[in-house]
Amino acid sequence: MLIDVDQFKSINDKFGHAVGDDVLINVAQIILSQCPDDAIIGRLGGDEFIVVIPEGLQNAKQFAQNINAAVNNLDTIITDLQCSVSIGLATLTKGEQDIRSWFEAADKALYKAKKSRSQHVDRIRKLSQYNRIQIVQAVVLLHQPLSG
Ligand SMILES: Nc1nc2c(ncn2[C@@H]2O[C@H](COP(=O)(O)OP(=O)(O)OP(=O)(O)O)[C@@H](O)[C@H]2O)c(=O)[nH]1
Repeated sequence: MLIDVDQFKSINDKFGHAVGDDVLINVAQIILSQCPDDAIIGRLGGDEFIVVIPEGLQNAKQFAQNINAAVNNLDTIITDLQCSVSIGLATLTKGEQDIRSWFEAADKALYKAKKSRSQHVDRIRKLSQYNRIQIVQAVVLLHQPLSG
């Protein structure tokens, strides 16, 4: 799954960069606490996180719902700060699908989730799609056991 904090730029603009950092740390801690120990978790950059769960779509949906609920109830140092995340889910079947198509599917699902939350149609990415796929590959590779 790909997880992206909603309207994160406005959080920075309205409450300051330090509060933005605090939100990112809290969201990262929620992701870590809600996902199973064997999940691969990484930060793609900015306000976007990647989670690969080896346990199937149904479980992933449940984890996504739990993350959503925990972020919605997040207590930050600013009382009127309401946080939410958008989550894109896609399955990765060993041997049948490459990481690139998985990432593109998850990214599409994230885009859909974002669109249903707001009227943002254009998403400007800081990284090109190519770089993002390389980062995902690096995150996943880092967690693979060394062979030999
Ligand atoms: N506080 C803080 N801000 C960061 C960090 N890394 C990136 N950012 C900021 O995160 C913001 C991300 O903004 P966008 O990519 O426009 O995303 P968004 O405002 O969440 O918009 P949507 O994803 O469409 O909801 C940018 O303003 C970056 O400067 C960081 O480590 N800490």
